[in-house]
Amino acid sequence: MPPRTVVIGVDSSTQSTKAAVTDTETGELLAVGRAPHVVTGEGGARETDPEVWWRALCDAVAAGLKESGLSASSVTGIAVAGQQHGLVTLDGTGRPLRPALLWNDTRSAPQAAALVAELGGAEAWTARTGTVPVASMTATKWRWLRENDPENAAATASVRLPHDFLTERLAGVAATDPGDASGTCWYSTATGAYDPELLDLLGLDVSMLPEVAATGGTRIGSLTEAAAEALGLPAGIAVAAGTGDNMSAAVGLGLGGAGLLDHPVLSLGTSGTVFAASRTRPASTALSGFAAADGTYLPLACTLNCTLAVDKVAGLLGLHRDDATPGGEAVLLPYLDGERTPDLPRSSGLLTGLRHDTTPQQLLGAAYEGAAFTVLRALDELLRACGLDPADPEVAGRPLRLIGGGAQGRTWVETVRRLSGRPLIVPGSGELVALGAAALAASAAGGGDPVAIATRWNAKSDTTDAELPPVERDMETWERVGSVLDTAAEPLLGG
Ligand SMILES: Nc1ncnc2c1ncn2[C@@H]1O[C@H](COP(=O)(O)OP(=O)(O)O)[C@@H](O)[C@H]1O
Ligand SMILES: O=C(CO)[C@@H](O)[C@H](O)COP(=O)(O)O
Repeated sequence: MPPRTVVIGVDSSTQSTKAAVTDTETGELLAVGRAPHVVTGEGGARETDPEVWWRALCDAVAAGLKESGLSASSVTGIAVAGQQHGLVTLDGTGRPLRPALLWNDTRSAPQAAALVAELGGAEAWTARTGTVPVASMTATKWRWLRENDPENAAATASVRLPHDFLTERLAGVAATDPGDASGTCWYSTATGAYDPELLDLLGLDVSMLPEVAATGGTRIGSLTEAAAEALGLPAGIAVAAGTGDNMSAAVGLGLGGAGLLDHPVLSLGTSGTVFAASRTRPASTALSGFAAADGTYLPLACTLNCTLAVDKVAGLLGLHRDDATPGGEAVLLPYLDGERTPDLPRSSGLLTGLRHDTTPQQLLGAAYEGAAFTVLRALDELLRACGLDPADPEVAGRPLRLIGGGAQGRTWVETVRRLSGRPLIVPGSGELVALGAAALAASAAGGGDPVAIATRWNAKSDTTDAELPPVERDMETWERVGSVLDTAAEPLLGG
């Protein structure tokens, strides 16, 4: 038998880094090393020092390798999938000038509105980039930095996304991929390249940006001596371009571009996201028309308040996260970070329907319902924007794949099941972002299409997906939460 070879797929997300040591032949996750991140900021600010991500990557890789019991010489490649949109600004030596502004930092909402107006409206952005700028998008953060931290903006030699900052540390090459590039709002999904007029509008020179590799699985270079020493891996192994975390999860699920929204995915992490791989370029102002890691498409909608917001409510109530019951009359919109979908960047949390007999368990259940409702309504809007009727029994009957940390939680699964009335699939692998990154690394190391590699791995996997048949949809709760959101959006949530 030839010696076992492995690749390392890294998920560098908002709250932590996970490094999955993955068997190249079978896709088995032999070990997952983890290291936490620190997010700072008050009000709308959310920042992390990119050096924190780098140290976490080194720690997570070392922990994963140790747990696997394998020698470093069995590793043939590495790829990083990162939280999308963050603005990393570097000096001429590649050092971060300041902490990165994260995807859930809402301070750039005024800059987003100004950019939409300057280009002539939302449709103009959709036609060019596929996506209308909201406070999450990198372009709005760069504009914010120029207006609010002009010294650091002027000193910026290069601009990176979180994943391509880390990839550059690994390989010494400035590269990104179509998927994560499409979340900047200065890359065009129509042309597959940076949009020179948008770069002018934003005051960015193309020399400040990484090259866009053909796909996230492209081998963009080799692990440098310095990175090899920091990670305890052999120098010279393949480094893939990597991608954004949602794009990577699509790869890990083996979802190549299909029909629009054929295979919807719902991710429950710090963000709640809904997306699907597609061969058709989405063009609607009601969704983010991102590219997938291979330059096909990944229509997506994202909420800012999901697992972290619900855990916060559990903490305030002194409850374990699974000590929840349905909310009854209580409605809790847990928009603790402002909200992106719907676009209410200045909103805060809202509680209504409180009675003498409301229990703490119901309040926690109401927080789950508010967060799940928000992301499920975003799914309905995504379907509509793609020309599909969410009420059509065939569309409503398509199973929803549930991933992210929250998919491991009983109450999350039950709440999504009850409020959606859809069949659910909870994949056996709990680390789909890292698995997708491992498939990108395997492609960079040995060739082959990353989606085909992940599909082959999933077919061989001895973990089984949980398939949950639909339950009757809880329309009463759905309508109660919807009506609070619709009537409160303007006056109370501060849209
Ligand atoms: N067993 C569980 N039950 C419910 N929630 C969970 C469970 N395990 C993890 N989580 C939630 O998952 C979140 C982390 O998920 P993850 O997808 O890794 O987030 P991110 O990608 O944003 O860093 C945490 O906020 C935590 O609340
Ligand atoms: O902004 C988006 C998608 O557009 C988020 O989904 C980020 O990519 C962060 O993801 P998590 O840390 O929640 O996984």
